[in-house]
Amino acid sequence: MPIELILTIVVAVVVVLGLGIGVAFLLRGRKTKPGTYPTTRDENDPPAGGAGASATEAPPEAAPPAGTDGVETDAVETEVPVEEPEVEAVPLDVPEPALGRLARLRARLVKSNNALGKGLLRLLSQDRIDEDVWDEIEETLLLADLGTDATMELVDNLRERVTVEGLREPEKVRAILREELIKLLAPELDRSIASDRREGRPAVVMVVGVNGVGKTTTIGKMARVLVAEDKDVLLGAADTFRAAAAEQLATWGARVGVPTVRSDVDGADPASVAFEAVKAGMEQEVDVVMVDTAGRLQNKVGLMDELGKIKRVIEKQATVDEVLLVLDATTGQNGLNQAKVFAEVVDITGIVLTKLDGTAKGGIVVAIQRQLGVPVKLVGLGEGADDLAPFEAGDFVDALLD
Ligand SMILES: Nc1nc2c(ncn2[C@@H]2O[C@H](COP(=O)(O)OP(=O)(O)OP(=O)(O)O)[C@@H](O)[C@H]2O)c(=O)[nH]1
Repeated sequence: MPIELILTIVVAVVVVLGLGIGVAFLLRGRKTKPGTYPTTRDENDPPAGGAGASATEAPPEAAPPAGTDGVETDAVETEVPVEEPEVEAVPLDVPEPALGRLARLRARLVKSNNALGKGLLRLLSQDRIDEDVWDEIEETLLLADLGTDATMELVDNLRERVTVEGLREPEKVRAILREELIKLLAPELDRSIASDRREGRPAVVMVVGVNGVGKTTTIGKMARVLVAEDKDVLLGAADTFRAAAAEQLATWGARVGVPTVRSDVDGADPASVAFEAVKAGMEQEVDVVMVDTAGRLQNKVGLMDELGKIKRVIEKQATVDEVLLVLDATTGQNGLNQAKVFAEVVDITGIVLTKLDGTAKGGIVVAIQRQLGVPVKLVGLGEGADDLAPFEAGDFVDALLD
């Protein structure tokens, strides 16, 4: 064979091989996904990805409670990559520190709760406070969702003080009302949020609540507060019912340089995502891991099983230091009912009351604290990134009375 022919054949073989490898590489895509790990799905878990939106929206009916065992055995591959903030993206936000925020956001409360504070001041400042006036005071408090017990207590205390001290000067009226309202808000309660490493591991905060109350938004806002306090934060997107929720959470995190552990698989096992998030937080030695969860009250048993399981699974490696229940202040009695259901499932350590800017029923703070016996720790006062404030009884009452 002539040498030219041999050379031509060799060159042709090399070109064909090269092309083949190139095409195979392009078509291969992501075969082994980053962060892939095996996990077990309980019977009550939503179906794993590919089952379609409706299947992931509704949890199956009353399944037997999930056991702690068996969680990690069965092999369903769930992808949980840690989404690192984009390095070359827009510059990171510099969030506002949280201290004194409630006072700064006072205008929002004043606007919506004018009727409560101003109404009470007006009624108590009348020359003669007869039974009709007391009835009106009672009605004002009930309308503000203070709850029957707290309303009765406040009216009794005010009646007593009016009799003993007399209420003439407007300054005195205001001072007495302020004192009595603050008393109702139990100012002595510890409203701090676990956000410091302890025993060589991050603080773990689980955030629960029904859908739409503002859980994801609240975690996003909290991440900003913590970053402003120089904390290392990691988020876990265990709300796997709604694909957009993980995206939303990751976006909040990325704005302040906080990574999010999430699954690309719709309906992935939330407990597994939570587990992976806490694991990543431990490995990365962050200060606090915040875990977002889904809340579908339509199926109480499913919800209980899921939340209970998430907590148990996390606790295989670290204690859950804080369980924050997010409630929408505009839902009144409905919010109280939700609170009861959640409190049956997990030990709530604090309440975040969102959308207080949109309701005239600021009394709900009192009603909820009393019912659950846990403090309102944070309040949401708007949709803005820094519209979340640590709750402080004095500032809150001042806002109502201004
Ligand atoms: N006005 C006002 N809106 C708020 C506040 N907190 C949250 N929101 C809005 O409430 C809506 C729902 O918030 P999300 O954070 O998506 O609620 P979620 O509980 O995570 O909902 P799911 O992911 O469906 O479970 C969003 O439009 C938020 O901007 C608040 O304090 N004030």
